[in-house]
Amino acid sequence: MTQPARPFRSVLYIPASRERAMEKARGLPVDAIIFDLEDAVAPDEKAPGRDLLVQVLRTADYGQRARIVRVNGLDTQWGRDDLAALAGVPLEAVLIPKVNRAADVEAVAQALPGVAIWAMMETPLGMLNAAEIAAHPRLEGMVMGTNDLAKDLGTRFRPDRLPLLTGLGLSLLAARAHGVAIVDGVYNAFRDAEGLRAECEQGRDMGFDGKTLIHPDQVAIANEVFAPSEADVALARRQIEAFEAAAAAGQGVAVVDGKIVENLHIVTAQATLAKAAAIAALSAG
Ligand SMILES: CC(C)(COP(=O)(O)OP(=O)(O)OC[C@H]1O[C@@H](n2cnc3c(N)ncnc32)[C@H](O)[C@@H]1OP(=O)(O)O)[C@@H](O)C(=O)NCCC(=O)NCCSC(=O)C[C@H](O)C(=O)O
Ligand SMILES: [Mg+2]
Repeated sequence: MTQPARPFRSVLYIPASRERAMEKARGLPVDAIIFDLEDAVAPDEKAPGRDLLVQVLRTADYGQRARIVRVNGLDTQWGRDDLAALAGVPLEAVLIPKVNRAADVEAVAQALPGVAIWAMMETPLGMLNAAEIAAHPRLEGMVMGTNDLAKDLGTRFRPDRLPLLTGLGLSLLAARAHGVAIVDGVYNAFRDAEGLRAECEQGRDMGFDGKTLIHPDQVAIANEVFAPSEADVALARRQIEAFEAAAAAGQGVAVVDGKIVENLHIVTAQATLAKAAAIAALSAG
């Protein structure tokens, strides 16, 4: 299992047309921001929103928060202008909506050289082609678009997300197989903290790195659920200590809390400590 070096527990969408929200995000404890030029921006606001975003990215300090820009698709009237406007602008990645196949990633890679690419995973074809999308050499992250996926599949909302689990799982498998980050979809009922927490727990259990969010009130829950808990960190340390002691005694297996610990568990334990350290460094910075 390869996991990204930097945390992506909380990834907040902000419509690029909302200047106040972009300003507010500079003080929010989010790991990453998706500045949206796509679905959250009305057609009449696309061009002014793009101009505003470029100015904001050139001048505003977002600290250690990763800056990701979701552009319009190249099959729309705005996509090429979005990419042209972003050339040379400080950002960590460009996010392509509705990616169906690796060729969609390649088209953006050619239009915007030298910038990391993330893919929205939100179409049935994208689910079926998740592995080839994740394998593209410029791809560094995937974002689940569960609203679009639900629309295309004709599913009804269920708290357990049963109809979406195949797509979530396929995308997760692809991301892990190719060592790219993957972030879960949004929880639309942004005043429902209990429902958000349950969906974050489900995403964390599945293996997602974090959750995409639409409102500042959702940030604290995602940060908590997708961070290793104190108990996780303590267990990881005890596993490493026990395994090192077993190895020194010439044994390949240790026992902690009545469960075996082998070298593969040590990989997970080390990843837990590395993630906790990366989060601590982010908080300190
Ligand atoms: C959902 C909202 C429209 C609600 O906005 P609003 O009514 O202004 O909320 P509040 O009054 O509670 O706001 C309180 C303060 O928080 C700031 N704020 C609000 N939202 C954000 C945000 N996203 N980032 C930063 N700051 C935010 C307000 O400015 C207020 O600040 P202050 O003035 O200091 O009091 C709104 O939250 C919103 O627009 N959210 C983002 C929606 C969005 O981006 N949607 C697109 C992404 S989802 C998607 O497309 C998923 C995918 O593609 C799929 O298919 O699933
Ligand atoms: Mg979408």
